[in-house]
Amino acid sequence: MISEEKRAKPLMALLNDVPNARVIGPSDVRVFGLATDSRRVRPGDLFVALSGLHTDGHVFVEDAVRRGASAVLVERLPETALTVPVVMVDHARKAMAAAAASFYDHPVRSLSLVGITGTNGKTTTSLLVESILACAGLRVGVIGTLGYRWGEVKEKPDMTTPDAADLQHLFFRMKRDGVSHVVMEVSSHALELHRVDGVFYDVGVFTNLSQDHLDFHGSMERYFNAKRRLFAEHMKESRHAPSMVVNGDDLYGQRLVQEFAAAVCSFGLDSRSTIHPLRYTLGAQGIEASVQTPSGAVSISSSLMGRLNLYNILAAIGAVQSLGISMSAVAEGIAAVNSVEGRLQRLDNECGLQVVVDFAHTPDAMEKALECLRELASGRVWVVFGCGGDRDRTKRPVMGAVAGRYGDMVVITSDNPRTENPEAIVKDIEPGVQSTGKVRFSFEDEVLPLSGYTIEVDRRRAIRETIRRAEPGDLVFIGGKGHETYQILGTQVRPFDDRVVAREALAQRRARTMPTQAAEGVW
Ligand SMILES: CC(=O)N[C@H]1[C@@H](OP(=O)(O)OP(=O)(O)OC[C@H]2O[C@@H](n3ccc(=O)[nH]c3=O)[C@H](O)[C@@H]2O)O[C@H](CO)[C@@H](O)[C@@H]1O[C@H](C)C(=O)N[C@@H](C)C(=O)N[C@H](CCC(=O)O)C(=O)O
Ligand SMILES: Nc1ncnc2c1ncn2[C@@H]1O[C@H](COP(=O)(O)OP(=O)(O)OP(=O)(O)O)[C@@H](O)[C@H]1O
Ligand SMILES: N[C@H](CCC[C@H](N)C(=O)O)C(=O)O
Repeated sequence: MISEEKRAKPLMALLNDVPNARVIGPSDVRVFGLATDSRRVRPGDLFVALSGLHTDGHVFVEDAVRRGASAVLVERLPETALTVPVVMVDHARKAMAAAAASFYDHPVRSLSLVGITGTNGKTTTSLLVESILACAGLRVGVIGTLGYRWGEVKEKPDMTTPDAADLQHLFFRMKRDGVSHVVMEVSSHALELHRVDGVFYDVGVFTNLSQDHLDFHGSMERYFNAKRRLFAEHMKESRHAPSMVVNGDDLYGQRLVQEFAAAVCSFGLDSRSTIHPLRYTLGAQGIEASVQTPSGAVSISSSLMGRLNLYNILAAIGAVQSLGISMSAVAEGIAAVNSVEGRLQRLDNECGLQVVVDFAHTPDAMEKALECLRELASGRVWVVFGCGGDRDRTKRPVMGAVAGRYGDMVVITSDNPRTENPEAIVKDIEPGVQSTGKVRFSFEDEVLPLSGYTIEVDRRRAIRETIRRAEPGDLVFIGGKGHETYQILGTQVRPFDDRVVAREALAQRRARTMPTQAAEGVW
């Protein structure tokens, strides 16, 4: 984990806001950083023992001390005596959030924060908000799935929303480098696991809620309650415009609209929403719309595609309402986002195919993405996708059914199987596809049907074969991994990028067809 060069604080100074902290042993040590993984402890760090889903950080306190931890923070006393102070607390995650905020001198107090939560659309909305704020001349930092960025800094994320120690460190560095506004995705895991404790937002955005992460949350109600915490527990007092920006067309959003009515600015296609389109067109070139806002109507033009992105645009417009941003910056900022990496990303080619790579990994995202693409396809729609291992199993057949409904040709393959058996994951998906009446075909069949499904567990082969067998005019949708540049098989992380694999397959197809076309006088 991150230690700040030359930064040191007395241990006791970190514990000021930690309720019921008891120090066993000498308390006059200095702390140089915070670490939650013993393997990443640097000399002088305070090691925080967290009990996780797979193991328990308490098992590693001795390892942490061996690596130079200056103190350890625990919920239970270690069995053996340690040579460093032991801080006993009731709740290590909450304590870590408070200690990290103190260690970094509460950077959030001087930052304006926009927090975006919801199942889908957080990344896209955050990039739209970033672009609008940048067009308004503000210095913006971004924290989310595509990375942590500000100024010239760009870091790859471990998680969409980092743990409290990393998060406070990011805020600290952003503030130090002159950032005034931070736009961040706030995942339900982060809200549940106290990663954002002590963080208060000027603006909170709720994009939507649909099935995902039931492995972690257990039920949709608990998943909703985790997201709800952003609004119930993490909002700054706002004396200005309503600062909770909520999708009024979403059933869970409507519950937030009711509960927090006075603070809510709703958005949606329904004209009862505060922010709604007066008219709009969705086409292959993108979105044109005139949008009603509390400050008047604004005309927007975006090269992002589909109704799902119209929602993201409305959410972004809502997000900047209470920040006093001009309408010209809104229009300019939206127009400046040409594409979002791995989200409905089109791969240009000379094979006559439309090939789209997209991060949809939930039933709703897949439905919304395919709904938009179906309208653009002149031939068949191929859907190549799988589901992540060690994640919500119940979404697998549901995604299968969506693929079967919206796709003509469905290719079930692997996503990131992680520690699950890839064959077992595709077997979970298959009944969903079958429920839509699709019959199985093989890539080896001489003549392929107009509609059907096949299984190819090897994702590389699935993409290659699809691109080999698709016909000019067909649209190939490769879903689930979007911007990811790896595939997790077991515990191994191997390089893999849908876009690279698809481009290779397109090049192979082109090389194969070129002599034929030349012979036919095409060239
Ligand atoms: C569900 C979840 O949040 N898992 C996170 C959690 O893992 P875990 O509970 O399995 O941890 P564990 O392996 O049991 O270890 C417990 C503790 O022992 C420590 N340890 C472990 C081994 C050792 O040798 N020494 C040591 O100190 C670990 O660092 C940890 O603090 O703690 C780990 C260490 O911080 C995280 O890497 C891991 O996130 C993994 C990478 C992950 O994929 N999380 C996803 C589900 C996630 O959080 N996603 C959301 C976005 C979701 C979305 O919007 O779609 C996100 O915000 O990123
Ligand atoms: N507003 C939306 N409603 C439904 N689906 C959407 C919406 N916006 C994007 N999507 C779909 O969800 C996928 C993920 O989009 P995006 O990365 O913006 O969401 P996210 O909430 O950040 O997801 P994650 O937290 O998993 O990274 C997209 O590839 C697209 O298929
Ligand atoms: N933030 C999500 C991303 C899922 C991406 C998908 N490719 C998968 O591996 O399931 C998660 O960690 O559940």
